[in-house]
Amino acid sequence: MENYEKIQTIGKGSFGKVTKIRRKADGRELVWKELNYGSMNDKEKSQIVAEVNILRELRHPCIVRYYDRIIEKKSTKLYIVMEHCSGGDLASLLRRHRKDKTWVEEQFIWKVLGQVVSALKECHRHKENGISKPILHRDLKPANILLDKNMNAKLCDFGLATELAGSHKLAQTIGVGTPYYMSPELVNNQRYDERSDIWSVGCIIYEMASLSPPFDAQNQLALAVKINSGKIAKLPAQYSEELHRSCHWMLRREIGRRPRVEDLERLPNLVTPLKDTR
Ligand SMILES: CNC(=O)c1c(C)[nH]c(/C=C2\C(=O)Nc3ccc(Cl)cc32)c1C
Repeated sequence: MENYEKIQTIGKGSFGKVTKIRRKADGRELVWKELNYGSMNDKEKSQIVAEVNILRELRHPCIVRYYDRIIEKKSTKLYIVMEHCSGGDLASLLRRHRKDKTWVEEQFIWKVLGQVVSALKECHRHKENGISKPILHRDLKPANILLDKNMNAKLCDFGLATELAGSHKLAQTIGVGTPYYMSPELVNNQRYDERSDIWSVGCIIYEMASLSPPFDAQNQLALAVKINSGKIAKLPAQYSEELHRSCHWMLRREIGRRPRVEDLERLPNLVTPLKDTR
């Protein structure tokens, strides 16, 4: 703790309490996510260990960088030190657009899609010592996409991420809050794979264009019915046919008809991600 000084709390949410800090050695602004493991059961503790191990393995310009972890036994707190993203999260940006009644520029939507796809390729095609070790995020949503000072997108909060041993896994109920971005196979407790993350990206792109998620309901049961219905309203008319087709491709109900990261990388409008300058 003595290597850092607290600046201010900047976020509280599914990812826990996030505080902006300064590293004393070089004055660099970072953040730490604070978690109290004192009241956690063994499953929750092992999930946090998995999250930190996944974050330490993933090194990519479109994934928030992990720097350090501090365990404070006396307060049973874990602090995960990571990159500061001064642009905040995509959920806040979409809230501002809804409030101001302004559309998100199509060019920005393609930029975010390109960077999220690039980050997901790092996860889905992750290798350790040359051996394929796919990592699924499983909780992709606007609040888990951060923006740096140049409005570049960075995936964060791998709190529900899992290493997909073998090719499929049976779903289990995960996460808290309304699962707007959950794929049909996860909703129906069926076999899922990395294309469940692709479904969530489709929901995020849809919401960037429509300023509301593709499936909305007052409760989880009604939401599950809508997610299973496969009915998706068109994007607002000002967006291109290409964006519309790409979004609907990611939102195909049948997991086998959805694109994988390599298919999306070939979309003509995807820009190449930023170089890692950190
Ligand atoms: C109102 N809060 C913000 O604008 C905000 C800013 C400027 N940064 C953040 C959050 C993070 C941030 O800046 N870096 C992070 C690394 C991991 C996680 Cl889980 C979250 C963050 C937030 C929520």
